[in-house]
Amino acid sequence: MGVTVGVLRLPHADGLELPKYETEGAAGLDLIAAIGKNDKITLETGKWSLVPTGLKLQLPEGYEAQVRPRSGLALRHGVTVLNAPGTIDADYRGEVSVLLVNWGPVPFEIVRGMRIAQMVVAPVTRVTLEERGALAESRRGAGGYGSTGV
Ligand SMILES: O=c1ccn([C@H]2C[C@H](O)[C@@H](COP(=O)(O)OP(=O)(O)OP(=O)(O)O)O2)c(=O)[nH]1
Repeated sequence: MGVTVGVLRLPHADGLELPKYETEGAAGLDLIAAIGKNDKITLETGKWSLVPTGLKLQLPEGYEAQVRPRSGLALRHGVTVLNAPGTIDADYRGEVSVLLVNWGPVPFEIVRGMRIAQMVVAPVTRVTLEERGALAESRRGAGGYGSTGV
């Protein structure tokens, strides 16, 4: 498809695969933990950690990347992305990292090369806020939080 994203590999990602779509129709590229070969991160229950990917991105203007959990990690281990979806701005030139949290009952070990999250690149709509004294009426009005029933 038509969108190209620049990627710069940092030395600690040497030898690791670049994120890729695992199937033809996948929406997200799997992000890979770029921690040291002999290192591991042990996530205790209820704790979180910023896991490096060893990659910097140059997204085209008008796009963002969302860092989302992998459902398998969430289902099997209770491990998810604390700030999901994490936002990678088009003008960010730092290393992409993943804020993983362990809500599972036992510690979870993260090792080099593990597919820890997925990244979805999406277009961004930037808006202009126009301050108004009143807004157009609507049928919903201020109803929310289950106002239509459960
Ligand atoms: O899961 C994430 C979320 C953010 N970032 C990087 C890219 C993003 O462009 C930058 C800033 O993120 P965000 O806007 O969410 O952070 P903030 O807390 O609002 O900080 P800032 O004041 O730097 O914008 O941090 C990541 O690498 N991973």
